[in-house]
Formats: sequence, C-alpha cells, structure tokens
Amino acid sequence: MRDVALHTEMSRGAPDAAASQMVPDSRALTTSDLSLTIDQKPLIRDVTLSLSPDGITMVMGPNGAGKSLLLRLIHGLIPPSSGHVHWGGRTLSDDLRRDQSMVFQKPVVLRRSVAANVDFALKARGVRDPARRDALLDHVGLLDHARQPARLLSGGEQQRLALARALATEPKVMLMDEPTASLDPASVLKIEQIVQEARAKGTKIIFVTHDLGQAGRLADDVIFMNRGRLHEYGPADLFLSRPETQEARDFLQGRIVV
Ligand SMILES: Nc1ncnc2c1ncn2[C@@H]1O[C@H](COP(=O)(O)OP(=O)(O)OP(=O)(O)O)[C@@H](O)[C@H]1O
Repeated sequence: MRDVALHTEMSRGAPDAAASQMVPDSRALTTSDLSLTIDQKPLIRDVTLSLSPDGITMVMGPNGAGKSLLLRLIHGLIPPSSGHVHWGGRTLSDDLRRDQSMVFQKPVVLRRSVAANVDFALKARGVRDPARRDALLDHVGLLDHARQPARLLSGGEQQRLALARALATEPKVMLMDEPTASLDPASVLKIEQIVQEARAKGTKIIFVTHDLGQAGRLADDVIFMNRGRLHEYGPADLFLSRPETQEARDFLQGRIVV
C-alpha cells in the first residue's frame, strides 16, 4: 500500500483519545488489499482498513477518487477483483449484509404512499408493525405525510423517507453515499440530526461527503481517497487540522488534487 498515513499515537507523538478508535477490534469492519479493476482500469487499489464498529467514518476525496465504489464494495453490491471485506472477523456474506443498509445520493422511494414505503422495508424483515412504522416516520418528521404519495415529497423529505426505510431494518452499519449533496441547509441539518441519533444508538455510519463543514460536524474519523487509493485514515480532528499527505492538504485547501 502506498502513501497511507495512519494518524496514530505513534505518528503524532502525544496520546489522543480519538486514536484509540483506530485500534483493531474483533467487531471491526475490515478490508484487506481490496481492489477493483474494470476493463483493465484499476479503480480501487489495495485498500486495507480497519474501521471501528462505532461512530461515524467520513469518506472524503476529489471526484472520481473511488469513494462510491469503496462503499459499494464494503456493502457487497459489487464483488472485488481481489482482496476481502470482513466484518467481526467473518467474510462479508448475504447474512451479514442484512445488518447493513445503504442510503444513496438520489433517494430511492417506491411509487406508493410514504407509510407503505416503510411498511415495505419492515415486511422485507418479516415484520408487520404499523406502530413501529409510525414511530419511524415520526422520528424522521414525516408522520404528517404518511398517507401522501412518496413521489410528491420534496427532495429533502424523500431522503428522510429513505433514511426511515434504512433504519427500519435496524442496521448495525449504515452506508451513506453523499445523502445530503443536493439538499438545502435546513434539510441537511435534519438529516445530520437523524444520523447523529443513529450513531448514538450504536449504528456504525460510513458516510461519503465533499462537505468539509459536514465532516467537522459529524466525523469521528476520516478516510481520504485519491485515484482509487487510500491516502489517509485517522481521527477527524487530526485529519481536518493537520493532514499528513500533500493530496489531503490540497483537497482541504480547495486546490486541485492530482
Ligand atoms: N462501472 C464502472 N465502470 C467503469 N468505471 C467506473 C465504474 N464505476 C465507477 N467508475 C469509475 O471509477 C472511478 C471512481 O468512481 P467513484 O464513483 O467511486 O468516484 P467518487 O469518488 O465517488 O466520485 P464523486 O465524488 O464524483 O462521486 C471514476 O473514475 C469512475 O468513472
């Protein structure tokens, strides 16, 4: 692996509480030498990571860095060309995937009512529970819209519905690919609040963002990708204030990253 800067107690000298999150944990989500090549183009290259089972990990990097592909590989949506994803020491399987859910930049909603969208997610788990559905809708601030066709919701509301559906499965890991990219600040804050609440309940969040302010508000740790490679992984405060690689410094200062 080239150029990976792990912000650790050793690399920084002084002990740091956040650095303890980097210690491998038997419940950790790990990738080992994860690579993806399509049409002979290496898109993800030898990514080795050990993510704490708690907290919010933000994935950052310039356009085309491989952030979305990394998320899809971790979720098992695409198979790697080589390397592995393990979770709690076990190889990612359909069974483990059931404990993960994914939220995309463009919310996925079904052509039915808001309530029926959540019912559908519950039913996929063999659950029929209108009270739980209503509690989920209330949690994301959509209970008043329950009977409305989901397609008529605003973009921010649709994303909150997507979150309610993702949360309906009580995931241990929630993967979020730029879920607030096209939303206004008020909608962004509502979604961030829901994400923080999920984190507080113990859901591991892996969240792709381009927004440095959002990383500052949410991230416990940050993965920085560039050109398919992992360049840095470490506590958010250290990454945001003192990145170790030139690429990350350029990215954080708004310069073009090459
Ligand atoms: N199915 C595919 N076939 C070929 N190339 C692909 C495929 N999917 C993604 N890529 C390429 O892989 C690279 C990484 O894509 P990815 O979507 O992961 O980037 P990203 O970091 O999420 O970018 P952005 O911030 O623009 O969303 C890009 O150059 C993209 O064009």
